This record gives sequence, structure tokens and C-alpha cells, in this order.
Amino acid sequence: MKPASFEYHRPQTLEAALRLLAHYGDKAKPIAGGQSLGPMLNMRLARPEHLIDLNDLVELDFIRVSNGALEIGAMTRHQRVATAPEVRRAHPLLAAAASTIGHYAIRQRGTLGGSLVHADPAAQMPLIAVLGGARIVVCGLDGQREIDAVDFFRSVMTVDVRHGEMVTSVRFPHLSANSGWAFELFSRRRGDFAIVAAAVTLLLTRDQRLASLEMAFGGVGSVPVRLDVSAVAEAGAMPTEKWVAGVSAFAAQSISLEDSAPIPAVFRREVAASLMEKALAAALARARGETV
Ligand SMILES: Cc1cc2nc3c(=O)[nH]c(=O)nc-3n(C[C@H](O)[C@H](O)[C@H](O)COP(=O)(O)OP(=O)(O)OC[C@H]3O[C@@H](n4cnc5c(N)ncnc54)[C@H](O)[C@@H]3O)c2cc1C
Repeated sequence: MKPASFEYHRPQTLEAALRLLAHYGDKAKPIAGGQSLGPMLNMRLARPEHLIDLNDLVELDFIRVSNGALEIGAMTRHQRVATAPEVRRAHPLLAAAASTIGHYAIRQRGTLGGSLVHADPAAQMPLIAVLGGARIVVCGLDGQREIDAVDFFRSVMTVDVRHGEMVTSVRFPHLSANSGWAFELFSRRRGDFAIVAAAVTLLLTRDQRLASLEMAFGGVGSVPVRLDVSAVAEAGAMPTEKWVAGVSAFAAQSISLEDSAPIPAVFRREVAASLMEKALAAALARARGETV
């Protein structure tokens, strides 16, 4: 199928893009990498009358490290996030997760901003943003807003961006150098969207006890789910193999799942438990300085 007709605009500055978005309101849509919007246009699931191409906005393609945060421009491609040395140093979990998005060609075009706004519940970038307490910077002609990732994702493919606004960047707090971290996903074939994904960050004390733990799942609800681990992961606990098994079972039990054809909830929950067990073990190994 071919898209319904639209008028194509290629602004050269962020301000020009915002003016177009403000002028055309709900009749306009930005296009970034086109890896999600392209198919939606072709299938006529999206029918904007005006398409605002963001690909000349070089000011939104950047990676900056400052004051404990890693700030990445909305037009930064997944492949750059996956391979940039500054991302690998400041947030190795983000780089690792980005390297698993789709295939190489998709990572070369798809952007961080596009992925967050598209908000597929199983996508990698929304999951890491929610787990790590990222803040999403949204801009309109009247100024900018900074939104916590947990509040940004409202539902399936629905986010807190109003007509006339655009995502311009994302601020990820650094992972501390001695953090343990891991990202695991289960998909039918390599490069497919995850059926379930799990991500973990943790810190150990000098005597190898648990200092802090964050866990999140993707693909188990309408938005990424960051878990409340206070009931099972007390600071000071000794993270043994038995502890890992107990915490991952708890994590998988604590999510509410509905049957969705063709993947029954019981299967999704088993996959979630097993991915979380793998992720916890890998994160602990990294925190202990072992090779993963
Ligand atoms: C075969 C295939 C496999 C894939 N596998 C995966 C996968 O495993 N994991 C994964 O996460 N993704 C996957 N994707 C999707 C890919 O990551 C996309 O790049 C991403 O979802 C959208 O990014 P984009 O830059 O292409 O955005 P676009 O497709 O251009 O836009 C997507 C949406 O975001 C809006 N938008 C874009 N940029 C902005 C902005 N700055 N501000 C406001 N709105 C904006 C658009 O209007 C549109 O609604 C896959 C895609 C394909 C085709």
C-alpha cells in the first residue's frame, strides 16, 4: 500500500520545525528515522496532512556528558548510541540495549527520540529510560518541559507530547562506575521486537552485600514497568544464587499480565522470570568485577 497524500516540509532549524508543528497542529507529524512511521504511513494507520522531516536538524544529533548526566539529542541514531565511547563509559547498559534494536540498517536510521515517542511497550529505549530515571526534554514555541520517563509513557504508543511540541533530548543519569547492570530479551528471531525484555542495575557494598537494586520489564504491559523491589531486596542482603532465584520469581509474579493472542500470560510470566534471573546473575557478576 502507499501512503495517503501529504505535504512534505524539510525545516533547517528546530525553531522552523516548531513553527510548522504549531501552525499545522494535529494535521502535522514529525518524521525522524521513519522506521516506525514509514510502515504506518504505508498501511495508512497514520494519515498526517503535513509531514515535518527532522533529518536536517543537526542540532538534535549530539551526545553530551556533564554533571552526572548523559544528554542525548532526539535525532541521535540507535547505532551511534550503541557504539559511542562516551555512552559506553557513562551508561554501558544503554549502549548494550541499543545494540539489540532490530537490525543494523534499522539502527542506522532509527532515532532515540522516535523510539521514545513511538513508545512500543517492548522497545529497548523506553525500558532503559524508565529503569534509569531518565528525563525527557520536550520543546514547543512557548518553551521546554522536562518529564520523568515514568510519567512520559502513558499507554501503548501514547506519550506526554502535545500538539506543537517535539522531543529534543533525553537526560540519563550516569551509572556509577562500579554498578552491576544487564539487559536481556526474548524474541522469536534475532532482530525482532522483544516478546519480553528485562533490565537490572545494582550496587554492592565493599563486603559484597546488596546496596541498591532497580529492575524493570518491557513487553509485559502497555508501558515499561519499573518494579517496587522493597519487599524482597533489602539493603544488606547477601545476593546468593538462592536470592537471585527468589527475587526473579517475585519480580515475575508481581507484574499483572493479561492473555494476549498468540502469547498466553503464563508463558510471558515464565519468560519474565527466566530473563530476570539471567539479568540479575549477569549484573551481580559485573558488580563483582567478573567477566560476563
Ligand atoms: C523490522 C523492524 C524491526 C524493529 N525492531 C525494533 C526493536 O527490536 N526494538 C525497538 O525498540 N525498535 C525496533 N524497531 C523500530 C525502530 O527502533 C524505530 O527506529 C523507532 O521505533 C522509531 O524511531 P524513528 O526515528 O524511526 O521514528 P519515526 O518512525 O520517524 O517516528 C516514530 C514516531 O515518533 C514521532 N517522532 C519522531 N521523532 C520525534 C521527535 N523528536 N519528537 C516528537 N515526535 C517524534 C513520529 O511523528 C512518529 O509518531 C524496528 C523497526 C523495524 C522496521
